[in-house]
Amino acid sequence: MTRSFTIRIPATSANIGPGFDVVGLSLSLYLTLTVSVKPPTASSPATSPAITYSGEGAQEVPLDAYKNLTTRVALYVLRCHGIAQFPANLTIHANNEIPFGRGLGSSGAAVIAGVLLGNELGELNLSVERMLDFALMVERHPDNVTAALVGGFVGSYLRELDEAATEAASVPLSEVLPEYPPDAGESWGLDPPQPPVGIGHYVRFGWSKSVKAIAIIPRFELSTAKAREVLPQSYSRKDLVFNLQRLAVLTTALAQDPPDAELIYEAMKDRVHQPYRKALIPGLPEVTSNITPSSHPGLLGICLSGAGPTILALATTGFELIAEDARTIFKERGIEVDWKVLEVVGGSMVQQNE
Ligand SMILES: Nc1ncnc2c1ncn2[C@@H]1O[C@H](COP(=O)(O)OP(=O)(O)OP(=O)(O)O)[C@@H](O)[C@H]1O
Ligand SMILES: N[C@@H](CCO)C(=O)O
Repeated sequence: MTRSFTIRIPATSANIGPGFDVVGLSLSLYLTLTVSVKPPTASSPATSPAITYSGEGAQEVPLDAYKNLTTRVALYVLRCHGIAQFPANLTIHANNEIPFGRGLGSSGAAVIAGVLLGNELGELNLSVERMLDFALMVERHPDNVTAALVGGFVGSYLRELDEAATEAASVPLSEVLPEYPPDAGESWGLDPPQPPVGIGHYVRFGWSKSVKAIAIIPRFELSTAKAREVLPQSYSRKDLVFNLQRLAVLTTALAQDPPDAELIYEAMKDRVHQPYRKALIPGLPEVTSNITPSSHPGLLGICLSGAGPTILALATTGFELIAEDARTIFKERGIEVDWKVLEVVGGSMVQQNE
């Protein structure tokens, strides 16, 4: 019998100002995979999956299953469970609403899609915690992947691993996700590195239903890797305390009804990543300091979304004025933007199709 299922992963915004590599928020843009596996017949032996793709990134995403991030992750999960290849007659259609390299968690969504795909194809029945371990072997900060998997406003940390587990978790990505299949008739050789158990831990914070997220999305890509290269290796105690104080307040303040704009606006300020990223995102300091709750009623706070270049504004009303004024500031610097008002949504879903 043909098996068909759909996997849906939300976009995410990481950091929310002071929570660098710690907090994430799942948002209403989706990566959706429609998967079908037909039973093998004598005339249809195991082949590589047929991948089609529409939406954001369609021009650049590889459709070779050994190059595509989602299928590489799925194969990694399968191989860790003794399944050396994809099932025969596998077709995958991906429809993607999450723009690439903009700070809206496109790679985190692709990784979670891969973990869920591997789990379904292998009928592995992995727990959410174990799926997170697999995702963290690939995307090595927990903020986007945790929020994409479990949904909502989420805080997470990585457990300190013992020496052997640290070694297992620091295997180069090329070994976790090889880009080429073994030659015909050959096996994979070495077993893939198994993720240590219990790498990531998380908690879901409350979220006031009245708060929406405006994503102001510049029309250029900034890779997370490049946006991390500009960050320092160490910070002053003053800057560390600045962020910790704000993060502690923010995680509860966003659950209060009605939300307190004055409290939240200050609590979304950051001194750990945004100041260093401003050279990569012309207009960032002006947008975050000129658009305030007093100039823009309804605004609660404004920050860089993930590694950027998207700006995330949290607001209860006044969405258009906030977004259009941000657009004007970017335009003065020669940058065009698109903007969307997004809801905070639940996590990833797998649905079996009839
Ligand atoms: N649906 C997808 N399928 C395959 N590869 C993808 C998919 N989405 C993203 N990628 C890969 O991830 C890259 C973008 O990852 P990157 O971490 O730089 O940005 P991001 O995840 O969009 O932003 P952030 O991590 O700051 O939220 C893309 O260039 C592409 O290689
Ligand atoms: N916390 C990460 C998120 C990027 O996905 C960063 O800001 O670099």
